[in-house]
Amino acid sequence: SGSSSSRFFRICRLTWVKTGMLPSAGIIKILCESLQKFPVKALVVDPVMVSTSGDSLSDPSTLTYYRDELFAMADIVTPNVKEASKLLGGVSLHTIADMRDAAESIYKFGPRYVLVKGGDMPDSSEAIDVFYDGKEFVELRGHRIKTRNTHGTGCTLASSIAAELAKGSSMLNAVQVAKNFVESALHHSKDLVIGNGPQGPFDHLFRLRCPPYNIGSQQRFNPDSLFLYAVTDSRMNKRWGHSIEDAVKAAIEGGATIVQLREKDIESRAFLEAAKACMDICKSSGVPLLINDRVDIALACNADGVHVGQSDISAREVRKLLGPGKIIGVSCKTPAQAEQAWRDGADYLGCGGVFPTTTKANNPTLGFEGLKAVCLASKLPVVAIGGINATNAGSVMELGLPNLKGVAVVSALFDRECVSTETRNLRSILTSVRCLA
Ligand SMILES: Cc1ncc(COP(=O)(O)OP(=O)(O)O)c(N)n1
Ligand SMILES: Cc1ncsc1CCOP(=O)(O)O
Ligand SMILES: [Mg+2]
Repeated sequence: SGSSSSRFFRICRLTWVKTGMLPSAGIIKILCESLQKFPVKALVVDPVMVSTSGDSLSDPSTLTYYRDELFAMADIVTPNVKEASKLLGGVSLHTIADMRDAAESIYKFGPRYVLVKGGDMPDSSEAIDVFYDGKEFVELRGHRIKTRNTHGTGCTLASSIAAELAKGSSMLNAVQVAKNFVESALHHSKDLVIGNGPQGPFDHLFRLRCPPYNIGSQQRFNPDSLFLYAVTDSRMNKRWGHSIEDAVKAAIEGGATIVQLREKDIESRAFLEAAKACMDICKSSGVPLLINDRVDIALACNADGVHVGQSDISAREVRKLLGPGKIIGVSCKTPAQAEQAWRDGADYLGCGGVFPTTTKANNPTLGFEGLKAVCLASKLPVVAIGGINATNAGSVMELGLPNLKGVAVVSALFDRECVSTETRNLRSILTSVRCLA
């Protein structure tokens, strides 16, 4: 009826969809028609055509519909090597180079991303998948878990990708988290004995019965934590006789929701010592701690993430070093930089200087217009930075820009005698703007 289809439409606009086995051309055709009528947020297509055990799961006429209709609507397509081969007319895929070629060819059918899964490639101690975004390839390496309990791994991976996208992850991040999840689930299910078939099922709810398994961090990035972002500066701390640890403690006491150590004038050894102490402080308050620029320090103190700018190591490289579970922020001044940061697997953008600042030398001022352009173009949450203080923070948040989650502040918090009072004051200003919104 009219009312149920409009209800479906409302639901679909907020829906992330993953397709599973589509056994006939007719079913794919109906699905494509429905997706055109009811657009969804993201479509993950798992082209289930060949099971891990080698059985054919769809009739040959589905091939054309997959390639010519459904793939063009997909955000990501996730074939295993056997399916990739079938989609490409039976080419043989034996090496990573073959998988890259296949990803490139499948990309031409129209999806925004392709993931060719190498779990079925024989004779390797690793399970290597090839991710392709139309420009660059990323090889995602995982451990191959020796077990017969692999029934439904592809289906679980695709579902997990859709779930991560729904939580706000970038595509590469979603794929990495999903791969991690499948690997962890296989590890925890490898010795289960259920049924007599060649493959057994694996346990998706393993986390309920096991202590945290340390493949990747379990901590998720919550964009709301960008609300009041305190960024330290050791020169300012020195001026007021504050240690980094005391300054961080005071900022958290005043209500900072995330902290970044931006220490430009400190020796590495002292930086790491301070970072470890700050990690303890932040952990016990549940406030994420990021390190500015220094991936080495972040790794050594197991920080929650890293913030990088346009002249630092790229977010894509940082992601490779930190893994999927950590938070990565990127400074962006233009929509093109915002797009690139998203493609590189960043979690949030820092956009500024919104106002003139003396804290960062030679930093052009973007004003509200520059901030607006980045926020409108961004697919990631944004935090505004640069010259923000108790007098103007309200006006930034009152802009009500899409994706703008908060303000990042250095001098107005740390170039002051009482860091906790300044932070508390700023927090209450931000909270009153949020209450009025
Ligand atoms: C939240 C946030 N946004 C932007 C920056 C600036 O980073 P970058 O451009 O790399 O400059 P430096 O801070 O390294 O001088 C930031 N640190 N934090
Ligand atoms: C690090 C940085 N990136 C853009 S502006 C800026 C400095 C922000 O410092 P302040 O809050 O003191 O203006
Ligand atoms: Mg930097």
